[in-house]
Amino acid sequence: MAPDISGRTRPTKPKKQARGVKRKRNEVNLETLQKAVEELDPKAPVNSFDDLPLSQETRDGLAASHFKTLTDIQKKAIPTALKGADILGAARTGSGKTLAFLIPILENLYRTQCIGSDAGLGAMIISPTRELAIQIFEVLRQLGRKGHLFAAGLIIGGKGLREEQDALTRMNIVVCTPGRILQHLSQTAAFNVDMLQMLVLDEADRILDMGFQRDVDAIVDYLPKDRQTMLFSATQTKRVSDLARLSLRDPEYISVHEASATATPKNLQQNYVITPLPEKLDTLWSFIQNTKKAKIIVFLSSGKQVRFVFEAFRHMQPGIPLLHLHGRQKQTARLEITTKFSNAQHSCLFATDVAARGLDFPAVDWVVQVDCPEDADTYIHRVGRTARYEREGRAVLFMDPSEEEGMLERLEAKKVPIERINVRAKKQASIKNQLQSMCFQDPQLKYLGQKAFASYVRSLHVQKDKDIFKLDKYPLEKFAASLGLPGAPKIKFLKADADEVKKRKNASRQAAMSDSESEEGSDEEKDPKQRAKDKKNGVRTKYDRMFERQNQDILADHYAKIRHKDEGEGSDADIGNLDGEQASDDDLFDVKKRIPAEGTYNPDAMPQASAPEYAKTVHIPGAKEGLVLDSKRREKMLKSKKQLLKLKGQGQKLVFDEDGNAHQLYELEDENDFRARGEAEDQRRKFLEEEAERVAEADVADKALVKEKRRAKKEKRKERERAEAEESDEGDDGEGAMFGGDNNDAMANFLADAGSGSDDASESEEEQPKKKQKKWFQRDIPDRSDQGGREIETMDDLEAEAARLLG
Ligand SMILES: Nc1ncnc2c1ncn2[C@@H]1O[C@H](COP(=O)(O)OP(=O)(O)OP(=O)(O)O)[C@@H](O)[C@H]1O
Repeated sequence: MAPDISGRTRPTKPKKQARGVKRKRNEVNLETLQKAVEELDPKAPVNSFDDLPLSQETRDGLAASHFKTLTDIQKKAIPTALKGADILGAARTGSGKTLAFLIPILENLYRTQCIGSDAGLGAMIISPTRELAIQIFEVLRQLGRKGHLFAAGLIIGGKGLREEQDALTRMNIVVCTPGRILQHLSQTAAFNVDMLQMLVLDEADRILDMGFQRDVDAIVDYLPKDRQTMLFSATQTKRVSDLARLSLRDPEYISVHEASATATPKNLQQNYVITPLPEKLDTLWSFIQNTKKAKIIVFLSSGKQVRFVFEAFRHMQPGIPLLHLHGRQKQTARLEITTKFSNAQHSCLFATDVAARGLDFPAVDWVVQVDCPEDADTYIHRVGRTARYEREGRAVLFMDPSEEEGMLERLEAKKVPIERINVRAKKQASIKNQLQSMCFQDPQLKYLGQKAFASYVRSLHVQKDKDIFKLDKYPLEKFAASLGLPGAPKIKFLKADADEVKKRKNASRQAAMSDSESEEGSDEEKDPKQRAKDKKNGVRTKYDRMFERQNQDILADHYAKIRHKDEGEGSDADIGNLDGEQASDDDLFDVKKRIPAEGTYNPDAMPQASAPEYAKTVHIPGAKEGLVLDSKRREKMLKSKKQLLKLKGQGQKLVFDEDGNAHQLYELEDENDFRARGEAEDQRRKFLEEEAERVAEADVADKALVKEKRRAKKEKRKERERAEAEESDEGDDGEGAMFGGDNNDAMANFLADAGSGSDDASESEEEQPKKKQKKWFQRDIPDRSDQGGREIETMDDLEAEAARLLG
């Protein structure tokens, strides 16, 4: 039995009579509701949800979530959608578009009684990211929790396919990502969409763009043509070709803010600063240092940038909790991070555009765009994470001087009001040196830096809008230095059509955002034979590329292990590239600075390294056995003492005799000498006896020593306690006097005096009353030493006392 939206299961066998009455009442309600919807004038003004013909369950759900009045987009879209029209909805970010499509879904399915597993799937909501799908599902759950009995579910991947399959066949409403739902449409035999009445695309322009094109077209092919389709976004598409693809029927274009002067929320203050690329991180760091009591989202262009900045800043302890979010993280981590950021009061989240659309983090104060967005629409969605539903917010965009003119033109065309501000010189700190020393000390960080650099340059190269992004205008050498790198990794651009690259980028982004990696089974799941076959056929996986990376030594242990495993399986991995992802044959970049495979220093490959194919090899004196290097590398290593030390062996422990001659710790005796001393078995027995005797003697001495130490300690403690008791008897009558004194000075004097009488003059005043209490307890214990008895503290005391009592 599928759980309903509110998480309850439906009653199975209500009493017959009650069921009859209830059904009758429902029928009357449904008829009334249907009539009210038919009579509804979608153009008539509505203000409150009470003005709309809605089921009691939806009204209760809205009231429980404290939604009373409608936002502009809701006022226009809900009545039209209740009447079954197709909709193209456009409204600013944070203006309540989610309810604008969820309420009609609940109501239209309710009126047609598309409820329960027999009714089939009635509505499908597609979102471009998993996070947004989860958020929509959560709003749906809240809205339906007061009595609706629909079965609703979330299909976004990250779970077992089988698990999802079972639930999917019983759902009435599904919230999903394109890749995963397509997988079910093509693989889950029992998943029937013939009864589907409503299709919603949230962030429609994104879903209809190149990255999702193939999936969306395939999904629509499965769905019945006779359905209601609704498209929502803050940056709505009106392209006829897109609408034709979705077979919309006379769609109503509802754009509530089209006539207004700005495309962004009124309460949003937007600024930009001109900061040359090599100073961006300085500016960002200074900004964070001056804005610690705030909730901030920082947008960067790639996951690698995000990782590097997050790791580097984390090491520098900025004094505000840092989080990071990108599409390559595991789903559980992504969920944990978004929840953490939602609940945080002050925090800084570094994110890629995976967080740019739709996410409704509460009370975000600042949106900082460190890397210029690819277009004005992306800008609008990014800044839309703040100033949501009547709240205020601020946004700042960092631009390289070369980007200013082009970007401002684009923003103006989209009605984005933005003003320039400058960073105060005295507030600007430089972190270049710090980053350089961090990268020097931590090769992993340096490696992340190299990857961040390469991915940033790549992102610039593939940008479509060349009026904004002019690759030759960026000071890349200085940028590399600003990341703490000793030099810019040399990158050669291969001839590649930007569109083709973008397509690939989108496809991989989509895989990260949704679930397409599971469509073919992830690389990890593939068996080694299949992997080898793929490689032969030219199919190269992310793991192949990973194994091909240079700088293997500084990869995380985890990757190193995978590499060893793969090599063990006879992979043809070569270790010659700076960054496999950039250097693979079909990729955009080729790395100029290739170190030839022969002679590459790879400690794991040392046995093979001495084979003849390493032509110019040489031994370094004192180096680990088997280490061979090519001549260039040898020269470099010989220059560096530190490098040489690394290669030296660990050394041996030696002992010196009286004449100063060195010996091994254990040396083998001459066999004849050994035999001259008698039979081996006798020698062994004798040795054991002697050792046992020696150990027994040592044991007696040790015990005596311990006993003596214990006795001395006890004596010392008793002496100290006696002295304290005498002193307190002289001073006053104990605790009563201490608290009975009528002024604080008296107490302070008392504590000071007690302190001076203590063994440990450094003891704090707070400790004194405790000591007094301890003393009290001690006085209550009868002192049996007067009676010839002993205080029992140790096992020895106990044994002695027992012996005494037993005579
Ligand atoms: N009628 C309403 N009354 C009060 N608050 C509302 C109402 N409708 C929506 N909200 C609140 O407004 C916020 C933004 O809503 P929502 O996420 O639907 O915006 P959106 O238009 O989809 O934004 P985006 O374009 O960024 O996806 C949410 O926190 C939501 O709870």
